[in-house]
Amino acid sequence: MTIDIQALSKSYGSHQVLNELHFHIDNGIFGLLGDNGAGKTTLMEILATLLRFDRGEVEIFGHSLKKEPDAIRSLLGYLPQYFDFFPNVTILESMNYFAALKGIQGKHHIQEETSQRLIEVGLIDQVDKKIKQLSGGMKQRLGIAQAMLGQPKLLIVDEPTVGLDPKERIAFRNLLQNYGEDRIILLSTHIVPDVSSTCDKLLVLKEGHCLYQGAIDDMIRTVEGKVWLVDVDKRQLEQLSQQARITSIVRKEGRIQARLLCNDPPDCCTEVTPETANLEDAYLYISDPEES
Ligand SMILES: Nc1ncnc2c1ncn2[C@@H]1O[C@H](COP(=O)(O)OP(=O)(O)OP(=O)(O)O)[C@@H](O)[C@H]1O
Repeated sequence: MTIDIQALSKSYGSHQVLNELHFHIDNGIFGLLGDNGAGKTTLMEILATLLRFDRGEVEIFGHSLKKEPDAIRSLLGYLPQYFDFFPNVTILESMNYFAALKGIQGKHHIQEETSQRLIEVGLIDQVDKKIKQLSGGMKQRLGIAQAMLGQPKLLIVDEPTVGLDPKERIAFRNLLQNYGEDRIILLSTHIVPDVSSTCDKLLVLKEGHCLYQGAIDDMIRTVEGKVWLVDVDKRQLEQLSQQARITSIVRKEGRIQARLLCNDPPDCCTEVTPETANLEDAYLYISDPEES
């Protein structure tokens, strides 16, 4: 089970949004990370067979996206970035509606499919609730439940955790992890912790260009030895901002603890400690290496 992408390009008019992308995806959860406007949704819509591309080749589970979109459609589930349901229908009615749209047939089969998916997302006890009564997190869970109908081999989820509170976000990540075995999940986000806690591999996009693809641990290795923690006062912090990239600050009892991303420890501070790099450091570095 693989997805192969060769020289994929897409423009809107004269604006090139995806630029000669090459990548390969195996089983598991694959993150697509990029700032707003990087091209994530465009790429997801192409892979979900909803948007035509200009050049390149895409093969999903051995089917050509250009020549056999219907074969691919029958294997995929999609949760778009902006997704809503009719407000006055219930959870169960919504699921039955999506099951029909997906072509799932037979009363018994539909009942079994919808119940199973609602159990997985923890909404089975709320099937009679109307959509307008649901929280954002519950709607998102229902969104993923409809995408999982028919147990697709490829699940595409676009920015699924935006607007969720921390508890809901963790629940959502766990849900994806449980579903990720024996299939491919493509998760697009600009929230770095969503990727670090859920995915094994990722692709980093910036303005339609691929900046990195591969294992998360290997990406973190690119900034090993470049992350520092310093203890400074306000004046030193100003000085420091000229020398190094400050990635976060914590104020503590009149002092400031700053996390830095730079090749060498800054010479303006005495208390400098090397820090273990994380994906956020690596993402900042890869997105803009000149700044470090
Ligand atoms: N239908 C469209 N017509 C013209 N330009 C578009 C269209 N859709 C997207 N774009 C442009 O393509 C670029 C990539 O947009 P896209 O939505 O794919 O990025 P994204 O990484 O998903 O961003 P976000 O995180 O903000 O959703 C942006 O510059 C956007 O303005």
